[in-house]
Amino acid sequence: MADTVIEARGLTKVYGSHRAVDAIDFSIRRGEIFGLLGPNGAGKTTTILMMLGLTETSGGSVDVLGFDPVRQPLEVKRRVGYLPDAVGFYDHLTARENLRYTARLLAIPRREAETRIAEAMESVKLADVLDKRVATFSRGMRQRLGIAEIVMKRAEVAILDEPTSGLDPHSTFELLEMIRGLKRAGVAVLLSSHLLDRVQSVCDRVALFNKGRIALMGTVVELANQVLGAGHPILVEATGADVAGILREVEGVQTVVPEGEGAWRVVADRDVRAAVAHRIVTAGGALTRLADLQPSLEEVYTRYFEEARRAA
Ligand SMILES: Nc1ncnc2c1ncn2[C@@H]1O[C@H](COP(=O)(O)OP(=O)(O)OP(=O)(O)O)[C@@H](O)[C@H]1O
Repeated sequence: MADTVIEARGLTKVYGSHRAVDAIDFSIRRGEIFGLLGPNGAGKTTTILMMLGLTETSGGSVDVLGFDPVRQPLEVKRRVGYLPDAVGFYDHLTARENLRYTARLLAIPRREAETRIAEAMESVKLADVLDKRVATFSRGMRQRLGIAEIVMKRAEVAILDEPTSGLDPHSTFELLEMIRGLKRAGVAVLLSSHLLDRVQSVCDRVALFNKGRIALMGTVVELANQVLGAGHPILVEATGADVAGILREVEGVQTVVPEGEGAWRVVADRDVRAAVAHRIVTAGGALTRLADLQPSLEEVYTRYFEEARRAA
């Protein structure tokens, strides 16, 4: 598919007799935010390192923007932005000098680099500290500088390892906004995280790693369906129309159960809130409440690992 930027097939990494990554398959599309989740040691970082050509594969293949990271690591590094857990900038240099250094490595012409650096620093709200030494930067500022580097590179893929760990709520919010900005610019973003609510708020799809395998993959709704078998539940409160009848007609709706006077719990195979609101209002009804009861990623994750432990 033309829109696929990363494709892994049977990707495997063996350390001695231990299969750290065990024949995983996935593909990532342009402009998609894809979350890698799972407990410590599940294989997320090893998968990232294989995509970047920083560790060899033991089997299977991974294609990144048409290149093989093992054979063509420079082609991959040129096009892929990587924000590791500990961002490696030179502390004694200023932000501008650090980005100039990266630009030189990428052979970006000097004038072009200066323009790109200014634009990138503006986009991450660091324009006023361009000439400050990175040693004076907080963790949040370093992370934003990492995003600026990705923007400056015009990377088509961004790989972010625990990007919000150690950040306060406001810095986290700002960083997530910048990650959404990358998506808007058409960049495919892969991020690993333990902070499930944050992942849920930003990711289009997630892969749940367990013992080197991808146990579950899809949207949060799809995962909830697989693990909790719940569909996507919503609560509707409305009057002035045959609300139950209308709800049953909405495409994707599976069950409609009354929840007291003028209220219904609806379960559908997708988020049907927009369609429900439209139908009720068009039929002359008054919609007084439309609540999303979708299970959180945290609930899905907890239940999955409870069941996996029980089955072991
Ligand atoms: N260089 C190495 N040599 C031997 N074993 C390794 C090496 N790197 C990773 N491993 C093992 O591979 C497995 C997967 O590790 P990996 O770092 O990919 O997990 P992770 O999901 O990223 O965990 P975390 O959330 O803690 O970062 C673990 O069992 C780990 O001990």
